[in-house]
Amino acid sequence: MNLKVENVSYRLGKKVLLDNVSLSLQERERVAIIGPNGSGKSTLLRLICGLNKPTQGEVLLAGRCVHRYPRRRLAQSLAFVQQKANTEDIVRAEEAVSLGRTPWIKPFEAWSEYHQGFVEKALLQVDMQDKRHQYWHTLSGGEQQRLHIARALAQNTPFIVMDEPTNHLDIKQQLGVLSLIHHIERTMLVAVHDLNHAMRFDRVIVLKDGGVVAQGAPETLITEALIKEVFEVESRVIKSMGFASNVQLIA
Ligand SMILES: Nc1ncnc2c1ncn2[C@@H]1O[C@H](COP(=O)(O)OP(=O)(O)OP(=O)(O)O)[C@@H](O)[C@H]1O
Repeated sequence: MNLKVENVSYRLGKKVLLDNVSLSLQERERVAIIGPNGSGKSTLLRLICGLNKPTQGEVLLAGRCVHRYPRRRLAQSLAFVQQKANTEDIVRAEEAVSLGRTPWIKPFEAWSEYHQGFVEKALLQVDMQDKRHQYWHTLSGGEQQRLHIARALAQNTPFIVMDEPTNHLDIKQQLGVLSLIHHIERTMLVAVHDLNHAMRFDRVIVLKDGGVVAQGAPETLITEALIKEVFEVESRVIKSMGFASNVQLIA
């Protein structure tokens, strides 16, 4: 499922949050969005997912404006793992993941093995089967984050958008989520903070002050000069044969 963002601006009062942003994603492409705090990453992802409407420009998913999709059809097309997602705390872990099936359940259709199959697979993918009966509010931040990802996987959409999915995760779980992203055959747009994580995507888009300032393959795009210009820090990018380059920040 391809995505086109065409000349999108988003203003709140006099404040310009996004300024004439254009980008596109090909089917099954995995793209990372990077940029300093407040550069507009979350704002852009919310517009792409149809949660806010651009002041100007259009977001086209498979050629159709996201705001013209019926809600159910949109939820069958894209899943969004939000940075600050809320989940009612009276549910158990497994039920939270089951909610991902909502757009696919027809009126009066009973829950079935078919839907349960997606939930089982998603719980397995984020390694949370053993906590399936635990109440949401008793889970750690990292466990909740993994379940948000599992819910998006259970939704089984061709396009997945994630806003800093490795937030709250320990190193092992961060690597697990990165590996998951690389093994899911979907179109993926993911906001990331860690430049070493960005190195593992097909393409990287750089946002600064609400505008796209650069984009390209991570190996050529993420240079010491770009990091200095965009993040205002000194760094060392170490290239190694056969592996993604490694970014070291210099204090
Ligand atoms: N509802 C709002 N009202 C006013 N300003 C807002 C609102 N939402 C976002 N902003 C501002 O818009 C800018 C972009 O915010 P956004 O959350 O998109 O940045 P971000 O790149 O995702 O940042 P971070 O890396 O910190 O998550 C910030 O300056 C923020 O303060």
